[in-house]
Amino acid sequence: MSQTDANSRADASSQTDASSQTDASGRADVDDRADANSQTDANDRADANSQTDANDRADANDHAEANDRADASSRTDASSHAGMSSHADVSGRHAWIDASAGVAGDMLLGALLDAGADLTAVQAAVDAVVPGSVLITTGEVTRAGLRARKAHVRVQADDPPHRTWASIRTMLDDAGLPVSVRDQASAVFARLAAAEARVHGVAAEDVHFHEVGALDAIADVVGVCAALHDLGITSVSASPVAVGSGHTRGAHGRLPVPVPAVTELALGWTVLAGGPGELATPTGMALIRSLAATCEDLPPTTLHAVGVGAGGRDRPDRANVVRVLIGAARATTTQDALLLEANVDDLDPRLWPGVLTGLLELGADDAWLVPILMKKGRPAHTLSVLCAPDRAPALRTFVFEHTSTLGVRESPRRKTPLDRQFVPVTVDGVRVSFKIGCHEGRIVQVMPEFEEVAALARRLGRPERVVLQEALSAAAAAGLVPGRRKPTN
Ligand SMILES: O=C([S-])c1cc(C(=O)S)c[n+]([C@@H]2O[C@H](COP(=O)(O)O)[C@@H](O)[C@H]2O)c1
Ligand code: NI
Repeated sequence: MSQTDANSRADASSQTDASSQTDASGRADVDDRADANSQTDANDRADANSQTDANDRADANDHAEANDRADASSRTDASSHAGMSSHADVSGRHAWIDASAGVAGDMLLGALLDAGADLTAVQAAVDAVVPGSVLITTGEVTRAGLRARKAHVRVQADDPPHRTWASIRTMLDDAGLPVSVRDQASAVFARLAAAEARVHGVAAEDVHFHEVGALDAIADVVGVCAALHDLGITSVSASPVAVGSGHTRGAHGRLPVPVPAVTELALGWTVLAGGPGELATPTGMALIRSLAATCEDLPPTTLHAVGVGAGGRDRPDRANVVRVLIGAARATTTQDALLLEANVDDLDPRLWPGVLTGLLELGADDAWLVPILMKKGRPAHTLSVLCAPDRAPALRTFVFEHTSTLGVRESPRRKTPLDRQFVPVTVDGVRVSFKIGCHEGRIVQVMPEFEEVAALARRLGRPERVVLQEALSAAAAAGLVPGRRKPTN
């Protein structure tokens, strides 16, 4: 959701006026709201569908700009695979996110759309999850004199329900999204839910995403993941994040900035205040933490594209933008990793599948069980979790909370992930995502996402084994063959 005040968050159903401290979602409203109102760019007000809400209109008077080129998104369903477009078959690329002025979900979405992600594909992905509920449009604005793209996320539903993390996960699972988009979006929400759970002292499954806030957040998160997919981004890193300072006011009363959910999400990342106000929102921080593998300055790269996404507020002293710099895919590198392990002999076996799924959703690179024979001849399991070092604290906590172990041991490891990318191939008229692994510029692995093959087999009423073979043949016919050069732009 937006980093800005309730004005840009308030949906069409909001009855609150500009002085209200809480919007229709019951969510927070920053203290420097009044300042934001007077400075919000008129472009926030304009969109091609005349869906401007009253708040956005109220502060437009002095700031109208001729250069608003808002482009309405179409609601066309791009394909049977939501969120895919012709950009998807480009070779892997690395995206570096500059969050040195802060980050919010809609800012990152604006930056990716500005870098060339297809708005129709993004809208199709969001529609697949929450049909007819959110309309995304964009328009050009200026922030401290810099041109930027503002993503407007307009909630259309009159009476959206409260949603738990579990219900959002089910919606993502059922949406027919490309597997990478579904998995990334799910991982972002898992992180958000885990952070809110820790802040409020409740179980992650009990965290509620409130009404409008949930729809906004779904659109931001799914939109960002679909945009990355559309741009062919295969790896992400990000700068240190400016989180802001001061206080904000909302559903939890007066909260210190950075707000508690942001501090929870930021654990293990480099942050700085960077200026007054709520510069990083929970959704923005969760996106950075789930998508970006490393906190770093811009890595050496040949730049392909740059996108600038606007926040709602325009401050004269600091451009309120997120930038995304897209460059060539990274060469294969060896990375630090940790292996967390525990031997468990007394967990109800029906709980294990949920444990493994939960660990993966929380950011583990892999999680598995090995049957062992323990002391006193007891049949048991070793739970192994491979992860990036910064994910270890949350994963350790998850293991303690979801299994019966009394301890977790860990050992440092090194791992070499292949440079990978997703390439769509048409099989029986349906696009299936293939995961392609490349080494030293050549394809070494070609495999369709099995769940998509299984779905196609169900749809065609044919055995999975046959459709899998057909999919591999289609990939080979499309030139995706081990030994060939990796796909290029
Ligand atoms: O609604 C809840 S539970 C909530 C919790 C917190 C905590 O830090 S805890 C913060 N907020 C505020 O909501 C808005 C919207 O955030 P998005 O990430 O959805 O954009 C923001 O001002 C948060 O500080 C809400
Ligand atoms: Ni909260």
